[in-house]
Amino acid sequence: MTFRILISDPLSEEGIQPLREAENIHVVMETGLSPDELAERISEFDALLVRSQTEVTRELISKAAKLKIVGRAGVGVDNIDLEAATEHGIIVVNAPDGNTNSAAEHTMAMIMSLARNIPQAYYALKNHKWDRKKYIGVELKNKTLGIVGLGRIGAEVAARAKGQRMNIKAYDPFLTEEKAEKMGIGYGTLQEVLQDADFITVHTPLLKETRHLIDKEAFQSMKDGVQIVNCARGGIINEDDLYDAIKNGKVAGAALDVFEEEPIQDHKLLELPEVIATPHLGASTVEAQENVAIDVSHDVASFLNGGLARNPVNLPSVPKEIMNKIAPYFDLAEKLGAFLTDLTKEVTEEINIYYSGDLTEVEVAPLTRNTVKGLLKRHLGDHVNDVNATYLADRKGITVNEHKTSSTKGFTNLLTVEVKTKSGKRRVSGTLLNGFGPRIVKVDNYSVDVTPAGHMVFIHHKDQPGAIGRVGSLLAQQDINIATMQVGRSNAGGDAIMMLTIDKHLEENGLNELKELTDIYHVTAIDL
Ligand SMILES: NC(=O)c1ccc[n+]([C@@H]2O[C@H](COP(=O)([O-])OP(=O)(O)OC[C@H]3O[C@@H](n4cnc5c(N)ncnc54)[C@H](O)[C@@H]3O)[C@@H](O)[C@H]2O)c1
Ligand SMILES: O=C(O)[C@H](O)COP(=O)(O)O
Repeated sequence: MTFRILISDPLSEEGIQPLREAENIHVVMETGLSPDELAERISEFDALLVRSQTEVTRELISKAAKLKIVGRAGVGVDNIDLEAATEHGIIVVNAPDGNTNSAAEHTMAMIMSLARNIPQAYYALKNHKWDRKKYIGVELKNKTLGIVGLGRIGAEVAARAKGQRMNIKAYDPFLTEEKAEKMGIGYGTLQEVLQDADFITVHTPLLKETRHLIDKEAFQSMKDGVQIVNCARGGIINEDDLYDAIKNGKVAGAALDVFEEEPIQDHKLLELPEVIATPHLGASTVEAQENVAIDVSHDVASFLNGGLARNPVNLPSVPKEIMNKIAPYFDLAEKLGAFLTDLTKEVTEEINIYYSGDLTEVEVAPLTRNTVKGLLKRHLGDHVNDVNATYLADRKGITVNEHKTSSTKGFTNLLTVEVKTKSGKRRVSGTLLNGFGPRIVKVDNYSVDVTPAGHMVFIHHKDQPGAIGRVGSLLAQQDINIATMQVGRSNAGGDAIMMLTIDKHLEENGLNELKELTDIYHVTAIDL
């Protein structure tokens, strides 16, 4: 059998040599196809190799009758509909490490170009203007570089900026003060990083949570004259707000490699002399292109020939016999993980997962991976799956321990997830009720009985008359309907909890108003 591979974005010829030489693989390189042309051709192919230009949409996937694998020669998979790929049983692989160095070097080039007005001065000189006064720059030495997102690229930028004698202050949901200290950099909340930095560079993926992370409000909290760099993804910075912040003098300069819509030709930001830009060149070096093409070619060839992929983004690879036994618990495991992430809102240091009852008799590693996936997904995005979840946790320095215990607390099966953070341990337990589906049955030391789905509010309060009523009234004022409510307490007049399921998401201002109510200690909105 011969597998047909379509390469629809320009990839390094050297990097794809292994594919060209493979006996049972036929490579077709056709770059620049329109979405319609691609949709017309896609049903011929077993594999599709792309960079960031090709949009692998749900519609395209629905036409890809033979497609088994999509290879992304790079990091960001925001141009691929992962959900649709998974639904269609198509594995998506990427090449997460191959362009890290290039992207970090490009970021440094942008920071230095910004500081010294190099593109503007070059442009003026090309237009016969010898203007030394206008292009006076600033030094990087002793300036603070704020890094938002300290993953592979963020960390490499930090290492390089230290070489420029810059002070680094970083924020990442997985960064602790201890880790930052070990790396020789400063640690801060997002707010602190934004407030203290002279230069700010973003290195997060583009997720629901990071879209417009840097917006009008964020700009307001920055130093006057701050300079901003985005070599990660268009959309992390709100472009309209950036435009206004430059116009009103808050932001002195911006260096952009990426845009909300790409490609661009005319863009209002490009009309501003304070903005320098490149057309998504972060990964465009000979070395990076060869690296990512080699990595993705390896995975595609291996997978098509029945082997393993090293960098799966969405693969649910569980043997069928095990799958049949544990599949019913997958959703519960992931939801318990997600529930705890919302509940703790702190850097996770350790995860303990306790299996009891029926669960002690089955292979639970896939459940552990699903739980960890639920815990990490909120911050790392949809590329976390049950295959790479524990690997990613390990890379973030999070210890994951599995325990099988005989303590069932009266349930035929019980899954308890415990998260250790700097302020202590939080835990949540769930069970699968025969015929009724998953239930959360315990949060910390309080017994509850809630279906883990939809919008929830977890309230820790003082057990006093009126506390429950006040919460109910306030939600009613906000037109939020309470679907279910569970209450629990340690002792009369002591600590108590309310666990509500509500019909819509509780917005930030509603959350803040609840926190202000008498006898309320903590309020957390949870969306599963
Ligand atoms: N311009 C280019 O050509 C180019 C090249 C390579 C990568 N990229 C992009 O750069 C970005 C980073 O890539 P990477 O390889 O370092 O990814 P990574 O997964 O190693 O790092 C991303 C980091 O962002 C952190 N993060 C997630 N949500 C956050 C939030 N709300 N606030 C702060 N931090 C948050 C994560 O914890 C993680 O540590 C991606 O968007 C990628 O697509 C762009
Ligand atoms: O996410 C990435 O890897 C970069 O944005 C690179 O994209 P490119 O492959 O289109 O250069």
